[in-house]
Amino acid sequence: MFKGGWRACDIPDLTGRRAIVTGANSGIGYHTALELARHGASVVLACRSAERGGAALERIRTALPDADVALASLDLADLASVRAFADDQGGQRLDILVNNAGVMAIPRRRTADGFEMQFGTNHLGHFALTGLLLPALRAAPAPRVVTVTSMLAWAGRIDFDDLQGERRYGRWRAYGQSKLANLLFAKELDRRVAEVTSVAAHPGYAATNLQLVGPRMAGERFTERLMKAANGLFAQSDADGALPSLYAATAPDVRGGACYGPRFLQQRGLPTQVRTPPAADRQDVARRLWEVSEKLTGVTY
Ligand SMILES: NC(=O)c1ccc[n+]([C@@H]2O[C@H](COP(=O)([O-])OP(=O)(O)OC[C@H]3O[C@@H](n4cnc5c(N)ncnc54)[C@H](O)[C@@H]3O)[C@@H](O)[C@H]2O)c1
Repeated sequence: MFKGGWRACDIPDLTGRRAIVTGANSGIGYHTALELARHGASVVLACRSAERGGAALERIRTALPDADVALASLDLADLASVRAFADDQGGQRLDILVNNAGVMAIPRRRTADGFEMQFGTNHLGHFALTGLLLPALRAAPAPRVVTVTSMLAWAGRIDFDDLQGERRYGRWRAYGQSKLANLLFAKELDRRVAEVTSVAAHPGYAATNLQLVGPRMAGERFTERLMKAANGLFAQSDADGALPSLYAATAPDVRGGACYGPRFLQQRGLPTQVRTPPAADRQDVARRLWEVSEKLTGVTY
């Protein structure tokens, strides 16, 4: 449950605003894009798969015939694709960027550029994308960047000696590192780029494909079934999981550098803002991660 009564119907009018949502073909990203469009924003669904992205586009167009939505190709696990997307989309003003796409606890894989897949997709891809879209964000009157993190950031550690899991790879370890990197990035972006309000969002536990992809890739049919059952029993819907991202992207009272999320993590007196792990406030680590990310991606800002 997110902030007692706050619901998608509380999103303010977004007419005239332009938004990009990564990984918008499913789960939390789909509902984030749907609700932004429902409230008048012009929304770009930034998706890896043309087929799944096209299906999501059609679903939104069917639900909202007057919506201003478009599909664009983006593979965060390929910096050439990130650059091509930014070249294509960066020419227009951008009010809201939601860095939502992600993979969780998958077997060891590499991105097109040779990075560990979870760190490469969840953090480095979004780091490069945000930097390349910065001129478009700066052209907006009150630009906002939302980066989606997770409870698993609490278990995360940035291992600068083995960022790519070459010496030791653990599926959950790599996910935790990537989600802590998302938080460190969201806070550091807010400190570095004064014109942009950068915040993090934490969905809580929502039933999506996220929990099924890792076991499926590993051929673990039993774990996949178990995850599906747990999703059915314990998780909130993907639409509810999108509420923190939507709040972070649209509420007028968000605070740069803060994280918005489910009630069980909310701070007293700060109804929508949630605690973040102490590791996320290590500015020395955030600075070093930024420098390493610039070096690895070749995107400096
Ligand atoms: N579902 C949860 O309980 C939960 C909890 C905490 C955090 N999150 C975070 O929420 C975000 C959304 O996940 P979800 O739960 O909706 O899962 P999901 O699997 O439905 O959505 C993930 C999206 O990311 C996209 N994606 C994956 N790799 C990509 C790539 N290389 N390039 C472009 N897009 C790519 C997928 O195609 C998909 O659309 C993720 O960042 C995830 O870490 C989810």
